[in-house]
Amino acid sequence: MIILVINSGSSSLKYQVRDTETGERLAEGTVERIGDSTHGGPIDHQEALDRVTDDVEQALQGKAIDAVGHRVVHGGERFSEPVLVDNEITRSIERLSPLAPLHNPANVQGIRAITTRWPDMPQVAVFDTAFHRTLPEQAWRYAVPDELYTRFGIRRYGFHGTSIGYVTHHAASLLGLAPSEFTGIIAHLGNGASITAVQAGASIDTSMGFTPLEGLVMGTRSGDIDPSILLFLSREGYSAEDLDQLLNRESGLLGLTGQNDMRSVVESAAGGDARAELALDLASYRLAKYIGGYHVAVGGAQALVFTAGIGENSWQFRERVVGRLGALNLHLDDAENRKKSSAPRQISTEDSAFPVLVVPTDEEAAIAEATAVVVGR
Ligand SMILES: Nc1ncnc2c1ncn2[C@@H]1O[C@H](COP(=O)(O)OP(=O)(O)O)[C@@H](O)[C@H]1O
Ligand SMILES: CC(=O)OP(=O)(O)O
Ligand SMILES: [Mg+2]
Repeated sequence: MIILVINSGSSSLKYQVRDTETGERLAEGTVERIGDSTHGGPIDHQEALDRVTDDVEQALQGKAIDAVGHRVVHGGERFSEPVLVDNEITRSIERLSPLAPLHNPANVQGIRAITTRWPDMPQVAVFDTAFHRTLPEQAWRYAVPDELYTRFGIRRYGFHGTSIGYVTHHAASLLGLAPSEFTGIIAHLGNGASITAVQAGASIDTSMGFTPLEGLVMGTRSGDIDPSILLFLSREGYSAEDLDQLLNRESGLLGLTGQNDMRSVVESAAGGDARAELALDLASYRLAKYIGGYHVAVGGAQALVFTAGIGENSWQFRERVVGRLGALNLHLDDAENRKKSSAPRQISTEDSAFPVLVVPTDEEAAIAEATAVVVGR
């Protein structure tokens, strides 16, 4: 089947056209700087989608697309697997927007833009939250009155699940295991970053929570903070919108250094910038503590896996993280860690307590596969 995959982010839109029978990529691209028309970016996701559909029609030269698969970040409690989209489902995804303010509104715009352009096109939503539906209650509950859950659905959902599912599969196969035999820790480190404890192939804990804000230090998001900080700031006159802006868009690496891109932060640190150095220390320290915690959660990991933009590419950041894991007896092979490669690989020494792996993620491939399965039913 020929599937167009759309991965709408807050400021970018990635797309691919894939043939799921051959695995071939027929077209791909990224539209960046959405909402930043002074730099030539489109005004909104609708305009970005118009550019994409134009490009796709040109690239395919009359070949037809069978279906469109969308990455949808928040599926709430309702969606535990990919679904065929209709108006009611689109509205349900839209209602979850406050729970993923950087992502769900863009996902809905993506779905509507395709409906406008190709009204009869089958569309499938593939949810980041679905892989985490196996979390046990001890991991998904917050220690607050039950009413917050029953009235508002306040619980841990977890995100990046499509990526984690894909990486679980490929990490297992690198170790010669079936996915259901894989027990380990997967760190998805991109602009958004989260870590997941996988036991016997299933997610049993993950660092993102009710929204993709909890957990690790990210490009522009704070990750874990004392919730009283919000109460304090709200009494100081900060509105809900101010706090959203502050913690989702102005914190993390950006808040600490003025730059949200890991490449720039690593460069600045190498050039002696003390703030960049501190940000890398802080981010790697926090991640290392989660790795220790999740090693306990899974009852002893068989592997630690790095993936996504930073996890796959930043040997410097991996070195800082694993350098803090001496207590787990993990050690990097320097040459392997620094090697540039897009293949799944081991980067730890043989005397490491368990292997440290780099396994490139491919959310688009996973979404294309899932879309073909749903449409084929
Ligand atoms: N070669 C590289 N070295 C270091 N960091 C990199 C490299 N390539 C990408 N990154 C980092 O990866 C992050 C983006 O990751 P990505 O998974 O594409 O994020 P998202 O999908 O959330 O937009 C950025 O912080 C970027 O600096
Ligand atoms: C859920 C999430 O944070 O996604 P991304 O890393 O693409 O921003
Ligand atoms: Mg991503």
